[in-house]
Amino acid sequence: MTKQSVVVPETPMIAPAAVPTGASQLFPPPRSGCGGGVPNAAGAKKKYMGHLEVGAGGGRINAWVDSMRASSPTHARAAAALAPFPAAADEADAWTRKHPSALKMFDEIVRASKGKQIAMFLDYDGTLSPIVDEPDKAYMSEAMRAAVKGVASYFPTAIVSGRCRDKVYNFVQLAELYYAGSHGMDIKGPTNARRHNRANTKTKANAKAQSVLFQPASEFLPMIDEVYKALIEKTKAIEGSKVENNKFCVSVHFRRVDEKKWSALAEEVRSVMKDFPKLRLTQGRKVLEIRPTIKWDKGKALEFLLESLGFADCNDILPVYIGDDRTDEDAFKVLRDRGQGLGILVSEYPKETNASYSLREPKEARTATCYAILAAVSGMEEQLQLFEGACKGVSELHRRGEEWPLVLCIFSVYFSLGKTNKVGPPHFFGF
Ligand SMILES: O=P(O)(O)OC[C@H]1O[C@H](O[C@H]2O[C@H](CO)[C@@H](O)[C@H](O)[C@H]2O)[C@H](O)[C@@H](O)[C@@H]1O
Repeated sequence: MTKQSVVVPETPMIAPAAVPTGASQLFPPPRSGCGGGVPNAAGAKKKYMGHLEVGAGGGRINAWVDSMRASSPTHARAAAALAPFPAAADEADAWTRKHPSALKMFDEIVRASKGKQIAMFLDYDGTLSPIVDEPDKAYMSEAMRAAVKGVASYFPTAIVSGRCRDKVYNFVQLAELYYAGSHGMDIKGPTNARRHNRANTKTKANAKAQSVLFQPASEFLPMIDEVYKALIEKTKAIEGSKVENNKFCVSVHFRRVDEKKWSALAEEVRSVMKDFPKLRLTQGRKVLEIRPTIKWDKGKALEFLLESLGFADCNDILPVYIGDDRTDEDAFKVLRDRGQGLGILVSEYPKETNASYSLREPKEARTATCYAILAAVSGMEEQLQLFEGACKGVSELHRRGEEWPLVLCIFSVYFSLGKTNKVGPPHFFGF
């Protein structure tokens, strides 16, 4: 693929210490490993493995448990880890400079997107919906749904989730989106496609989008069923554990398991996995994920979707991927390696990441920034009055702490202004 659409130039990044707060960090250079700058002073560094080994031996189980502990530190734990170490706090600041807030840098993002077709890729849990104890109750808000709908009316939009496709569809309920469930192993085009791809007519676009169906791990279905049953059986005595069948992969949740029982749970999972050498174990936020050993992940799914949309070798495409979890790193890495698009990590605290930008959990006190962003987005003073209503909507989202719908709304506003000199209808804003 040609690399003219490079959004991540090869220029070396200025050392964090030399970068004043708020300075441009739009195009950090590609890195070989996950982003540095994660707090590491005095043992505060929280690292966990993307891929856990399934061998025998207590040593490995301890490594699993360490990894489980680090996989989703609570805010309190992350803060406590940093608090006693001023150096670590400095490193946290350096991290923020390396991965600045997508909201604060929105004008730069907008400039980078000029003349490019944006394609949106959204993770579900922890990105569109808040993390909750009960996986079946991870609903997204109506405001978020309206925002995703708004953004999808302008940009091709896909949900990329570890959940099985049907389940994530039931949460999102928007027929016009692409869905990649089971960590990208179950991809389906929209049933109600808009004309976003490179086909000439809406009919052609619809037919093409609707024909997208890709399941690279279908031969593993019987094995996944088998491992699911075995895991239910083996973990049933561990209070709070939950095994979730995600069709081409299985999740073993430990969010509600007493930490003292984590090693017992890990041991049970390991004992099951021993009999399934064609399956591997990865992990997400307080969840162990069992999946086929095939080389397929959210990053591959992102590439597949870009190709399906007709953007495989395009320089004028700007893929934007927003996610919060370890498995989203595969997609961030693809964007970084392609030198195209932008990855945005949703996280309250510094984490190793290949994403360029970050967003924290919703915060109320950002309304002022938000107005500034909108002004920057418009670049046209006289337009400000026109989108006063939009500003009110965005401001209300801020007040309610709905950071995500806000970002999506801003994309919509930008696009509306850029293309039609008008602000999109108020329903974009969920009111
Ligand atoms: O790729 P994602 O859409 O982020 O899916 C990853 C996993 O998300 C879900 O688990 C996570 O969210 C739950 C609800 O908030 C939470 O209880 C759990 O601790 C998190 O790990 C989902 O249930 C898993 O199957 C997905 O693999």
